[in-house]
Amino acid sequence: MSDAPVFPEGFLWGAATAAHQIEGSPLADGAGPSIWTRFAHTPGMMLNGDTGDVACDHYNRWKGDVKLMRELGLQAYRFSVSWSRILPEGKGRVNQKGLDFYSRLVDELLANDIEPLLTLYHWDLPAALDDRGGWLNPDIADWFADYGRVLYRALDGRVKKWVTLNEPWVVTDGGYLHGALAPGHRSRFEAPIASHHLMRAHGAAVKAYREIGKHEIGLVVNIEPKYPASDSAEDAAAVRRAHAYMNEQYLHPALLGHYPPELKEIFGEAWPEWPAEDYELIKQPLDFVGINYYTRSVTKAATSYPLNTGVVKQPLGTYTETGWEVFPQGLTDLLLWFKQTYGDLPVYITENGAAFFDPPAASVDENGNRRVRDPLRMDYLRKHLGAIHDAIRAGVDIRGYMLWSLLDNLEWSLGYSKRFGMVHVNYVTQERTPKDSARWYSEVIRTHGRKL
Ligand SMILES: CO[C@H](O)c1c[n+]2c([nH]1)[C@H](O)[C@@H](O)[C@H](O)[C@H]2CO
Repeated sequence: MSDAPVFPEGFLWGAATAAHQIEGSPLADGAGPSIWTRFAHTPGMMLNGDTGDVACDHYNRWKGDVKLMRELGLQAYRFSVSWSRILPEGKGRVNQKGLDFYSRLVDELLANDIEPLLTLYHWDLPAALDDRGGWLNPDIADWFADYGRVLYRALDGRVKKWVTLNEPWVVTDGGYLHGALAPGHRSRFEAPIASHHLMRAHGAAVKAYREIGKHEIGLVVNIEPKYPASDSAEDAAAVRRAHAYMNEQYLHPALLGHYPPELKEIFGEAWPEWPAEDYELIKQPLDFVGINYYTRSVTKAATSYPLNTGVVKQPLGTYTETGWEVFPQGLTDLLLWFKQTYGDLPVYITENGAAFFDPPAASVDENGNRRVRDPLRMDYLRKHLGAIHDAIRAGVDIRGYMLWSLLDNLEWSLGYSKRFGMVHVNYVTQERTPKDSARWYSEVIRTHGRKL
């Protein structure tokens, strides 16, 4: 019998992007500014002063990008909607031209046999809502549910897989605790409040979907296995804190209805007590969970804010351009932990990929074709698909894989310095060039994973 991997019937092969990272034209056709429009135009916030004003110009080039997806054989495409294109003030008046953009995109995807997976929120909060406190205002649960209703009514049926939030951990840790991401706050008191309001908003949006939608909705989290740097009790405790803070802080309330106890230990006086009805709102039944996986952390006790943990670099490890260790086994371990902790809820790998150095422009091969060789990315992807297959064989119900990312794009405050795309973007000419990894991935899809 061939030992080629066998992926389940119906396993969905796709790729992922996010609105602010690829679209450009953030204020076109009546759209309102987001916190990322403001953050990028605040001096010192973005590497090289890069902004999302043009990005991959996907707002204008969307039809050609869908054609490219079709040529690559993608079966699904995970993208996010810019809230402030739909509701320029974040709530109230709907901007029909913004809605029309996504409606056309969805129709074009369906016309090319590509299933849309729509993320309501991928970090680009309307600036008008940030002016009202944003994720620190408890009313945002209602604002977010109302935004979801507009999209559910317009697109449900054509969109059959919905995601409420992309990575509440990054929104909070980056935007409210450490300040590296929009809206750039640095407060141990604000972070738990933003986290809790994000999860209340998630629950309210799922509840609203059950009144309107007829298909599936889930939550996307970034989780990362934590391995102790030594067998000391201090490092074991550090792993427990780091694991609770990143991996359980959002999945526990969403799926179990409570926070892990370590969070009170981590935040101390800054950890609020929340009313019981909040947990009922947050713990809405989900149809799936999306897991974004990139790397692991070998964790030790250290003096750090607020976890008192540190990450130990592995001398024999391989690292990506973003400084993340390549560790496929971590994905298998994580998926087995998820099944053991939360049961048999269907899982999609909604992001997995790596930034390695790619040139600013494609080269031209002996046949006169543009080419971008990216063997390190191919190796990363091959190994992680193997890790996913191992988890499937161990009984984890994994339904699909969305490669991060379809296109090189704006890597948030790192600007255009990091390239995650399987398709190269020349930011001067906006030319798209499928990298070798894209050609390889097409074959993986064509053979349903047998040709890893
Ligand atoms: C900290 O790693 C996270 O899991 C993570 C990595 N990534 C993400 N989350 C975001 O969802 C994407 O928008 C990023 O472009 C992508 C690459 O950095």
